[in-house]
Amino acid sequence: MTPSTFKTPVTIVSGFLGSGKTTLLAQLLGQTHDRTLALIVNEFGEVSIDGPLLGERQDGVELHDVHGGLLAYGGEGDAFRRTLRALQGRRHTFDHVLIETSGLAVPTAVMVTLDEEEFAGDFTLDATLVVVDTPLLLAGAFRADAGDEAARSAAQVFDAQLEFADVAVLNKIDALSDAELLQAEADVRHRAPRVRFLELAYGAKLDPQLTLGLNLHGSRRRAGHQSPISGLPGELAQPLHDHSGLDGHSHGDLDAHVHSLSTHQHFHEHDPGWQSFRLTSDEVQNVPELLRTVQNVARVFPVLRVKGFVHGEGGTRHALQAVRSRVETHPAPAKPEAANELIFIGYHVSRKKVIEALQKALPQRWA
Ligand SMILES: Nc1nc2c(ncn2[C@@H]2O[C@H](COP(=O)(O)OP(=O)(O)OP(=O)(O)O)[C@@H](O)[C@H]2O)c(=O)[nH]1
Repeated sequence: MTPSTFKTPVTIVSGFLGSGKTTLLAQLLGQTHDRTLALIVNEFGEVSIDGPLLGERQDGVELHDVHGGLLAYGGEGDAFRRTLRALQGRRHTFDHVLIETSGLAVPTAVMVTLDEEEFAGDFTLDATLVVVDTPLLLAGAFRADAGDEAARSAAQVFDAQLEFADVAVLNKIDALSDAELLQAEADVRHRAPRVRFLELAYGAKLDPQLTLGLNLHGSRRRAGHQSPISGLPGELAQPLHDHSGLDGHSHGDLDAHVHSLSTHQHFHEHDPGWQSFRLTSDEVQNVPELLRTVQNVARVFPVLRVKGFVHGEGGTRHALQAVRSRVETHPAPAKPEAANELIFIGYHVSRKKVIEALQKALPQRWA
């Protein structure tokens, strides 16, 4: 293949808030020293937390942050186009582009952009992955008939992400039984019969062989007006993992994903109920106390995701992560000059009320 005809493959990694996209990518980057990757990370919050979380492995990876919104049609999408243009100019310096979309984004805007005349000659969609928080799926967290508005909206985003994915990655599965995995698989298949493969991410790990270079769209890409979404899949119609206990991860029905562009745009219109805000504090935190408080906040308010970095006692620094009321911390590199910062993402969540709850429970001031 000559350089002039070679198209750089692009893999899109989508998945609902906190499903594990960044964790899986960090693991993947650690296993792919044989190739150079360009990574575009899009976050819903106003500042990037995922960039620093991914930042530890920088050799052979260049990281581009497109934060502050969703990769969308126009609007913030222009920041994405600018990034893609910058990469296009020197695309022979890397082998593969990975795009992590925000947990509230549907990947179609990226897919359509890649198919625009400006980019279609240089990039080819390799595959679209959707990462699934399997325990939450099993707990019914993405049921469209759920009681509250936040859950219904989450279900809508989740279903739209599944609908446009080639590969569904069942994540957070280490503690699950085979019966639970089968149940999760059945649920995904039922919701998204056109997802072609299910991949099981044990230990929050993706296998690079089963993730990059799948070429599910490139060989069948058609010129002109056609979106990659309507492209027929490639030849790889078999399970990505051989899990004999889980019978058959492939789909016999290889019909096209056929949707009109207006449908994609409609799906992508952002539900304004989803909001994020950033709180900071200048004081050293009592980390266990902060964890308990964040957990209570996530129980009492419609907060579905919290992430950030905080300073603990003894000069320690921690990455704090909450997915609903499941909160954890990991050690983070020291950065004495940085403020404590937490990004809260929720559905019609009141910044004022969250601050009041923190003030009530903690001696440290957050604003
Ligand atoms: N137990 C367990 N936790 C996991 C696994 N994968 C991710 N997590 C945790 O889930 C939380 C969210 O992980 P992220 O990788 O930041 O999720 P994300 O999808 O990138 O989140 P957003 O970008 O905010 O949507 C973190 O606390 C991770 O440590 C897993 O396989 N098992």
